[in-house]
Amino acid sequence: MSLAAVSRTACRPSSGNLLRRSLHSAARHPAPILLASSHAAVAGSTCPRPSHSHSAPGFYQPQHSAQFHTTTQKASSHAPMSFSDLSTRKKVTINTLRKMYEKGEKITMITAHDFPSGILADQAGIDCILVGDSLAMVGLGMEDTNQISLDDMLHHSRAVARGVRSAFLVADLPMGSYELSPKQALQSSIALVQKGRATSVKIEGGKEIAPTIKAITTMGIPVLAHIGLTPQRQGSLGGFVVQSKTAASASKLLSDALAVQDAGAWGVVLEAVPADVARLVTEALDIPTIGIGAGEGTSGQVLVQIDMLGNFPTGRFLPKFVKKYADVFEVSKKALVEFKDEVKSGQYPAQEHTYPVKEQEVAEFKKIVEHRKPEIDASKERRRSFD
Ligand SMILES: Nc1nc(=O)c2c([nH]1)NC[C@@H]1CN(c3ccc(C(=O)N[C@@H](CCC(=O)O)C(=O)O)cc3)CN21
Ligand SMILES: CC(C)C(=O)C(=O)O
Repeated sequence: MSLAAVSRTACRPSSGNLLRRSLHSAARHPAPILLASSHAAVAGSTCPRPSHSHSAPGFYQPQHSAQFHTTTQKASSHAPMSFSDLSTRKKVTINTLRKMYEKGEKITMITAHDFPSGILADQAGIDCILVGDSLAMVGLGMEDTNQISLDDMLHHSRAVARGVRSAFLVADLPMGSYELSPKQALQSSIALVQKGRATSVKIEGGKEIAPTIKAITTMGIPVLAHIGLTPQRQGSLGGFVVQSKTAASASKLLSDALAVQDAGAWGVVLEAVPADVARLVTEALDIPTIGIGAGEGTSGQVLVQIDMLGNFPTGRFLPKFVKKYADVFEVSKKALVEFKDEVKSGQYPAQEHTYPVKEQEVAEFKKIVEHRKPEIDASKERRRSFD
């Protein structure tokens, strides 16, 4: 179906199609939004977001609109993280993603859990950045994803958002933030958009969560669904086990996919399902599937950044579907060991890492130190008397 056709369908006032407004018409004809937000981020996945006025000049700031992209930030001595970004990549919106899907262009998604990993993914040209609750395990060392709170997610999403200029930012609804009612889920989604500065939210679940997805998308917050292996429900799934290996369970997966599509999700993550099943489900849908451990027949792929960068010690379990594109942990460890050795040996810091001072000032200071010797000795004496 062409974009125009989808859009026409979405605008037709039949109840089923109304649900799909989150994908198309929501971005173009924003529904009245309940948020008293200064930035119209919910309705306006396409609207520019102003950069934070309270930020120090020269700091790296998220610039959420193409019109800002030519602005370079001036370096300042008060801005240790300052650098200019000459990137001209246009902002990825829900419409951009739809166009990619319709053209058959694969959608790329990677997780980011903090400011540097957000900048990295954005500058690499990744289409979508996910503040996933895998953060709990790979970023915070928790035992599973169920330990993380909405507040934790908000804190990290905000940090990632500060580094993201172009990519489409999705944040996870963590366990406990959406199950009680569609109202609770909507409230949490609003927080992820308003405080977490995400554009879209991801929610685990199929048919049973469809009314909740409908409640969120109807209010103009784009939802990415997540079915198959849903890590928040590992307790009832019996662990991180591959899903939909039988025709009957694959049929259940299809039902879940259709239900979240009908509820207005703009896309659906398919996790840990056989490639052949994922391909058939993808073909049955009219929204993109983002696969993780679901083969190459999906509309896009997502990986956990820390996994694919190899930023973890050897010996840690890695799911079969992860391809390690780098060995960041080893590279980083080598650098830290080198620092340690150079400090111990006096090789670091070298002349070029130090601040010069006029000889005459040093000579004068030496005299001052001499003059203040009684004060210095008294302090030394007091310190030693603590032992
Ligand atoms: N670091 C990390 N990367 C991830 O992709 C990830 C997480 N953590 N935590 C949450 C979930 C869990 N994930 C997983 C983990 C393992 C398998 C997996 O391959 N399971 C195998 C073996 C399980 C076992 O040996 O116990 C299976 O055949 O089911 C799949 C998805 C994906 N997600
Ligand atoms: C692995 C992706 C899909 C995820 O849900 C996460 O990072 O939490």
